[in-house]
Amino acid sequence: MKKAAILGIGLIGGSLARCLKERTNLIVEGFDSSKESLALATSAGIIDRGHTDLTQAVAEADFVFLAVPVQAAKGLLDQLSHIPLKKGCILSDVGSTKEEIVAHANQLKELSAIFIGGHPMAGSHRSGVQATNPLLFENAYYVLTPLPDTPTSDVERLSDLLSVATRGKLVTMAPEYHDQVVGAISHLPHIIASGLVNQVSRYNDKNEWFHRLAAGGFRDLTRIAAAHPIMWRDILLSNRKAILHLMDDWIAEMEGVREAIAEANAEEIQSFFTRAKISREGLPERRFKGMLHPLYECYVDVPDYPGAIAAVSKLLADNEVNIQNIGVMENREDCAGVLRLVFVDEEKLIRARELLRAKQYYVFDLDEQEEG
Ligand SMILES: NC(=O)C1=CN([C@@H]2O[C@H](COP(=O)(O)OP(=O)(O)OC[C@H]3O[C@@H](n4cnc5c(N)ncnc54)[C@H](O)[C@@H]3O)[C@@H](O)[C@H]2O)C=CC1
Ligand SMILES: O=C(O)C(=O)Cc1ccc(O)cc1
Repeated sequence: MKKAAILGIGLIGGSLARCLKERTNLIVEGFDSSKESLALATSAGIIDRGHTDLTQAVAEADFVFLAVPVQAAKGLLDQLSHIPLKKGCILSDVGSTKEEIVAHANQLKELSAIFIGGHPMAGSHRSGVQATNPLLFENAYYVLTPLPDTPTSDVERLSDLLSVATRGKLVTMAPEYHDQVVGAISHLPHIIASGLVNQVSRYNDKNEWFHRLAAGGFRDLTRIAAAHPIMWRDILLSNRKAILHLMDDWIAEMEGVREAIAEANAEEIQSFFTRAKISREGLPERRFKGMLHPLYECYVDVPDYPGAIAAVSKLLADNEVNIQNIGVMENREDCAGVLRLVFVDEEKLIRARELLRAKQYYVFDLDEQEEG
């Protein structure tokens, strides 16, 4: 029986474990510093066995995946370089940055397995084993960053396994290229979202209306600021070169729009928004979590008064739009709650959106924002 060892059974490691258990015949064993996470993962059937001893976890493994924050992954690689791994074992990771970890693995001459960097381009602001989902990576890009001298047969073996297990779209690219692109579309947005939340939070300390009035746009734009601080600390430290360059460009972009506002340059301000609108609308569609399990769902802001949820369901029922599933996502103090509505097919979803919007409900998709 072949075996995969996953080091770090959190959101990504646990989701990958579930993918491997559901769709391959590999034995899946986990390693984590948290006994609690291991116990939870074992009892939920996410892994076959949990270890707090690294040597035991990787013993006889055909594949080893590092799924801990980036700096911790470097430490685990150091330890693995002193542990004999099974002949032919492929070592990979899921970290959000690639140049540093690939270089680190490459200079560990005693490492007895081939290392191929990996990064599934899907995730969430949530973390931990409780947030795992075997559909998380479905249809999302999964980047591998082999070096020019990495044997093609090993890249194919890993790519084939991950393709079957995650149902993601496997692509390869150079580590430094990955870091520049992902820096722009993931790391920089996280800095901007967190900076914006911190700025508004300072204002809110003096006047709590700032948070109370924070509506859809602010919440949508800043959802990712709720992500794990240690993970993001490590990502920024690991991708400093690319991020500093991107931040310089961002500051220049902001200075440009600031100047246009200062000069009351209507044409320039309009052009700023027009360019963004056209570009945003041209982004590839990502409506469904996966082709095999399409999610016909939408989210609706509902006012916080008795009967508000009933009003939504009545509106849909009166128009013969059946709701397959309904849930309250969160409750904002004296403001609104968010309803999650799931429908059986796309037609019902589109009709529900039309009906709700016609009654001035704020309807939005979370799916597109959930994936990175
Ligand atoms: N969260 C996301 O959306 C995405 C994260 N990633 C990458 O995946 C990796 C893991 O992130 P998440 O799963 O979100 O984090 P997580 O916090 O959900 O899970 C990390 C797990 O690693 C364990 N851990 C941490 N340090 C350890 C160590 N030194 N030894 C043993 N176990 C240790 C923790 O106990 C935890 O169970 C990170 O490198 C991150 O950059 C990649 C794609 C998406
Ligand atoms: O929650 C989101 O939208 C994300 O941005 C998820 C994410 C986080 C880190 C990654 O390296 C990839 C994806």
